[in-house]
Amino acid sequence: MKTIIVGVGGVTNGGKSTLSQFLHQKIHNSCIIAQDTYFKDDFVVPVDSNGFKQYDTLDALHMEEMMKEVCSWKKDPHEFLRRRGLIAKDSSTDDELYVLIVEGFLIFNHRPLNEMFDMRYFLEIPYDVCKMRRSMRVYAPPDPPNYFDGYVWPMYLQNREEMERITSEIVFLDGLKPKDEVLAAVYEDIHKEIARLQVLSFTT
Ligand SMILES: Nc1ncnc2c1ncn2[C@@H]1O[C@H](COP(=O)(O)OP(=O)(O)O)[C@@H](O)[C@H]1O
Ligand SMILES: NC(=O)c1ccc[n+]([C@@H]2O[C@H](COP(=O)(O)O)[C@@H](O)[C@H]2O)c1
Repeated sequence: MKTIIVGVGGVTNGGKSTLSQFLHQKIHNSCIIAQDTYFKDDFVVPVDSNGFKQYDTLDALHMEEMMKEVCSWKKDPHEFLRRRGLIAKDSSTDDELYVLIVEGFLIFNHRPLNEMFDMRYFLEIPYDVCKMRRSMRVYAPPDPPNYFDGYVWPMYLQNREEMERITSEIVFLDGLKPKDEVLAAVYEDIHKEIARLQVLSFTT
């Protein structure tokens, strides 16, 4: 059995979910673990000195639970897919290849998770486009006035600096390019890696 863990990180509204869903649809035996399903309850997330809820830090996320989920996939990907209803067959063959897509805005800032990735992508968009896309999205709870300028963007810059100190093996993607172009380029890259591993498993 072969496995590939792909990390899809990037700025808020950079296009992570769009890319991850596309990859999942195209890649056989794949599934997604999304970081934004691990946010802690609002009442336990503290506020900073400006009164902004500190959602854009690893402390706002149940990272141990997320790690458990990733490790559970790694241990038995076939069973993981079966439990999620993503696979019908009861048994798997030894030459099967499984792909896990882990997506989220702080996936490369968490060292233990970062170490598990075989491939890393990071979607970037400039400040003005990010602000505009974010203003169209409604989170739970919704962004309060000035949240983007007063908290989200400064935290992005800080988190990104920390990420670049932790890891250098990241492919940066221009999230301003047309969706089709971004999606096709990443799919092609992963497809090459899948083909490489499949050739390896025939020759070893
Ligand atoms: N390459 C792109 N060009 C233009 N809009 C995009 C692109 N990728 C994503 N979007 C749009 O940006 C918004 C945020 O995308 P999403 O994938 O939810 O971002 P994220 O998961 O990074 O927060 C959505 O409305 C989506 O349709
Ligand atoms: N429970 C939630 O999903 C929730 C609540 C508040 C803020 N957020 C925002 O989600 C963002 C990260 O997710 P995206 O990368 O999908 O935008 C962070 O910038 C954070 O401020 C999410």
